[in-house]
Amino acid sequence: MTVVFQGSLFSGGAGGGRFGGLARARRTELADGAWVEVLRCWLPRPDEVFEHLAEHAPWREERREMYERVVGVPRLLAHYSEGAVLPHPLLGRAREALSAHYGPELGEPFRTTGLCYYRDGRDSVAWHGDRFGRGAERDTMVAIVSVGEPRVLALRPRGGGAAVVRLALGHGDLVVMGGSCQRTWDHAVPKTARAVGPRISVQFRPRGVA
Ligand SMILES: O=C(O)CCC(=O)C(=O)O
Ligand SMILES: [Fe+2]
Repeated sequence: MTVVFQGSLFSGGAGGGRFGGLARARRTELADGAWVEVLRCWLPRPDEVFEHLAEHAPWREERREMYERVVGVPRLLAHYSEGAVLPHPLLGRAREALSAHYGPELGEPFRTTGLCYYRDGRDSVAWHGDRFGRGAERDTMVAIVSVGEPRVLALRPRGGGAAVVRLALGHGDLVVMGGSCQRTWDHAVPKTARAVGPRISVQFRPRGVA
């Protein structure tokens, strides 16, 4: 796929090759035992990661049946199962660092990696929780690293209503959704009419969570 990308479009992101300490992530408690933690500019060399993923990840367009119609999913997807080699070494290191820090509380490491490519403001993900696997019954965590154009990750209690939390996730930022967040809250990346460039989100999840 051909990508028009200028690193200088984006600002922020840690330089060098080192990850900052995850202990600096700030936890915000939401209702019903859900929480989110955000750590800005956590991923080193986000320009390089964005360009590499845009060019080399095995992007696919998905189509899903909805209300008896087949519709295109408004974003590109790639998935790495447990044990698969990730497309950039910094992603492997990110996952290790996340497992080392959150593993004791999570009770297991992050094992799978999903990628979403939001080509522009028309791409989005609708309200949902990652409720396959342990997220349906028990507390879990989903860690997301964002590269590219900032987009909003919106959260609201499960069951509807307006967004309660709107996190603008920028280039190199980390967000971790934890506690009961996947079963008691929903999250979404809303469409935007603003002229926004591309964003790639990298989601790390424990085994079976989707
Ligand atoms: O793009 C994001 O940050 C969220 C993606 C997401 O919620 C998902 O793939 O389940
Ligand atoms: Fe999700």
